[in-house]
Amino acid sequence: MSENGNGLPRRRAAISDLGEALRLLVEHATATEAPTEEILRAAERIRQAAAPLGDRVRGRFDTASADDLLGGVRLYNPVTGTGSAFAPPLKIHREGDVAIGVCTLGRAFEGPPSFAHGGVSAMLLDQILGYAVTVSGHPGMTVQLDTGYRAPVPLYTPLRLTASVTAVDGRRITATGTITTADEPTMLLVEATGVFVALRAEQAQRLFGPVIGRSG
Ligand SMILES: CCCCCCCCCCCCCC(=O)SCCNC(=O)CCNC(=O)[C@H](O)C(C)(C)COP(=O)(O)OP(=O)(O)OC[C@H]1O[C@@H](n2cnc3c(N)ncnc32)[C@H](O)[C@@H]1OP(=O)(O)O
Repeated sequence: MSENGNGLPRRRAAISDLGEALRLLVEHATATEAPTEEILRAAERIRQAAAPLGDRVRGRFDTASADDLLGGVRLYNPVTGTGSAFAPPLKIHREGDVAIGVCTLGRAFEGPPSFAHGGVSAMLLDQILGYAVTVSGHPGMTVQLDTGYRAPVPLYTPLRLTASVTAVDGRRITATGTITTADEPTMLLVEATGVFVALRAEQAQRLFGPVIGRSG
């Protein structure tokens, strides 16, 4: 399915609207203490609502019609995608050479009680480090991600992430990043160093050939 002209902005807005509804559902479903009967009724209604969406789906190697891979539009990215049920979503922008990210994590991201799961922090950092290396002009895939957890990351608290490239060594790009709360940007909660590797043409073709061949 492809849409252009006025159809594409409308479709993207609709996907983001559905994503927002799904995130509300995930938050409520994770936090709920509703009666058991209400939970059973909700499960049935949700299955009914989901069914028509499954009538036409894309295959593994098909890009979403609303996405623009080369333009960086990925509505279902699990970290930044506004159409994703799982994404916080993290919003990233640039301030000079530094990537800045903001998000707030709800119950679904809980690890230790009332704090974020450590893997979620690593996921957020991988994404923003990847963004920093991409916009620096040296896109690559993560080959190593080292995370240091200095203090627990609180749920329901606006967070601030940073990332910047620190070294480019041939095909290897190193970037570092941090997570703090928005209110206390000097109090480090998590830090990470990521190593990214620019793909050789043969590697890009082997890994992404089926996707590139079908998109656009
Ligand atoms: C406006 C637009 C915005 C867009 C935003 C987009 C944001 C996107 C954000 C996305 C964010 C999410 C991102 C994700 O989630 S990416 C998903 C997670 N990552 C992966 O799945 C990658 C899996 N790895 C591989 O497939 C291979 O390792 C690849 C193909 C990458 C390299 O193949 P290979 O392994 O055969 O290597 P090579 O022979 O080519 O050599 C490569 C060079 O690298 C060195 N090396 C290798 N491993 C390591 C290591 N661990 N530490 C240090 N160095 C390492 C190696 O020694 C060599 O160096 P040198 O000997 O040449 O000096």
